[in-house]
Amino acid sequence: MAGFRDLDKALFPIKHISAVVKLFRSQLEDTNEPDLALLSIVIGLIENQLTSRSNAGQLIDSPETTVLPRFELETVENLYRKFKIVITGSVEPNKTKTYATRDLVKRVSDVIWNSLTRSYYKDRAHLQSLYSYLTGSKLDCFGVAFAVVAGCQVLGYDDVHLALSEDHAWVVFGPHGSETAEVTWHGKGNEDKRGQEIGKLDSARSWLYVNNKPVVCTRQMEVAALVSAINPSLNASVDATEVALLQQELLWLLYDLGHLKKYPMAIGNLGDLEEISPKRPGIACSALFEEAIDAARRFYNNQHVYPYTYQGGYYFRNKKYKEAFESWANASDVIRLYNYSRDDEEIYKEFLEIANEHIPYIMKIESSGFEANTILKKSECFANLLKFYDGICQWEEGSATPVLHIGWAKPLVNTISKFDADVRAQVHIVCDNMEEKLSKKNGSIFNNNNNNNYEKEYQATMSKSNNKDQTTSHFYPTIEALTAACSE
Ligand SMILES: CC1(C)CN=C(N2CCN(c3ncnc4sc(C(F)(F)C(F)(F)F)cc34)CC2)S1
Repeated sequence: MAGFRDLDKALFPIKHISAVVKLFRSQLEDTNEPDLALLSIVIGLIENQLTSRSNAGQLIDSPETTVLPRFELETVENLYRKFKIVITGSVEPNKTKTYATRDLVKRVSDVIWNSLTRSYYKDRAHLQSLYSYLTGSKLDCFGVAFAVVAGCQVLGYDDVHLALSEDHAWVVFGPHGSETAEVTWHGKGNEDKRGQEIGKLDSARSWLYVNNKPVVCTRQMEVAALVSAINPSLNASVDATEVALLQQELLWLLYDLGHLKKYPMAIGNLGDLEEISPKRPGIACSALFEEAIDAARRFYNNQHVYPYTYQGGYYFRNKKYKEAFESWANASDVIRLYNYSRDDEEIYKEFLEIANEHIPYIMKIESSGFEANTILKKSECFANLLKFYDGICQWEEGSATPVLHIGWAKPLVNTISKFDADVRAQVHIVCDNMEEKLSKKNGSIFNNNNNNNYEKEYQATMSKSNNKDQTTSHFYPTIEALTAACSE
């Protein structure tokens, strides 16, 4: 581990954002073991100081001139030393340079787990860093997983790494990261499964474990995860702008060093920050959302939903409704191969908001009669809408837990009825994924393209449906399911 070196200490007392960027740059460039505990304590200290007192409204113009409260070396050193003592006081360091064992990982998880405050509001902001752990004995579920990896780094286990789905975190360890272990809890009221292997049960088919295509982090990607977890919010409606600027500068540093290449959500986070306040003239935020989608397709066999909802949200905010429908149809094309389980509330809420808030809002605007170029005349918009709804229907099929209810059907019928018959007639439905559907029904490996040939298949589909004269939507004959849902 790089450790807290003299050249890092020389940057203290930290008074500017640019000094924090220098600390991260030296940790990321000078060693292949950036010190997770040090960086998490520094970031947590800055975030907590700048979001705890009413700091809103400070004029922020650049990383060099934005004044931060002084962050003293001694404060950081004391917390860093405390973390080392907590960990090495309970678990013996790895003197023989062996791989970690399940027992070791569980013991580090127990040290963190048993030292947390008995009961506190787990979803509160600013509970993700080691600063929160060491000064308040509170961590959120991501923070526990991160602390376990940082603890294993302190003990000298460089094989223990953070694994991230879109709503859960765990660790991999052993030769080639071949072993997995739960180290934190997920959701509310669920018994934690700490120490157990990942996704061996029916949860293997739930979105929560992304069909075993998680982001498996390097040390540098673990730094990207702690930077992504920075939460600039002062309260529900105001952000501390210097914290948001710091997060954006650090994400660009990680991007330029190539550490976001396989991390779609971090690229999406950078895209959201760039939409608000562009810092890089050459790279539009829309290009970042496309990059996140490409990464998910290339490295995770297109099993992730969020890259498409980052992009769909951007298009929606910028009134590009035809493009938003396409992004949301692509998101639905991912979820349809999963089975909905009780652990998937977060993505359920995401699709619910799109189907029952965003799409109805768009239909209201577009049918106000003043839109000359209305999407209501565009067959590809109707096709993408059907694809969006059909993916949700397929998501429900074969799942133990139902997805759709009358609350979905009303906005759905209302939306479809806004398109004229002649527009609807132009949509030709091709049923070309019967084998996928049957394999999901029969419970076999639910996407036979597990060996990552999404890219080839994607290119083939795109070349097939390039004919412009008609809109061919490749999806399932579940219009019956759709109308059945509507009549319920
Ligand atoms: C399109 C969206 C609704 C906008 N923000 C989204 N985020 C914000 C950032 N975010 C993330 N951004 C970077 N890395 C991670 S790792 C992670 C997690 F696996 F759930 C964990 F670790 F359990 F918290 C979440 C997450 C979660 C998804 S999705």
